[in-house]
Amino acid sequence: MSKITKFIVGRLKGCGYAFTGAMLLLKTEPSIQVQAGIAVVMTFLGFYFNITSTEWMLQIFAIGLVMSIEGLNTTIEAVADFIHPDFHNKIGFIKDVAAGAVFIAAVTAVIIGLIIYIPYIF
Ligand SMILES: Nc1ncnc2c1ncn2[C@@H]1O[C@H](COP(=O)(O)OP(=O)(O)OP(=O)(O)O)[C@@H](O)[C@H]1O
Repeated sequence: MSKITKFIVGRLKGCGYAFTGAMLLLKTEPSIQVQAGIAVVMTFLGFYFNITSTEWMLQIFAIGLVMSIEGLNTTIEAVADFIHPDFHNKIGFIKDVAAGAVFIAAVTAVIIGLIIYIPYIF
């Protein structure tokens, strides 16, 4: 196999593993399932109010931001539980900070949603 073919096959395999990981998240993580449900509702609202292309981009970006950071939070929790299953203040700190990152992304997404939809509703 040539170097370039090897490179392409490696990247395609990487995409496959990443897709499997995304499916695992959706199947096993309640928080991501809730966020995916909200994403579906927001998509329906986007079509209902016929939002602009820029608003679609912001909405899709906000959804992607929250869900990807939630995925990282899940990863951090799993690593923390794996390396130290027992109670430890440092593990508590690590998990709280990771959850804080999701909170910041979620607040950002809510603000973006309000800026987009308030003018359509009122
Ligand atoms: N091993 C631990 N040591 C110290 N504090 C912990 C530990 N495990 C959990 N905590 C505390 O409990 C909180 C919740 O942790 P947990 O692992 O249950 O995450 P979660 O937010 O419920 O996530 P999920 O619902 O995705 O499992 C943490 O943010 C942390 O404050």
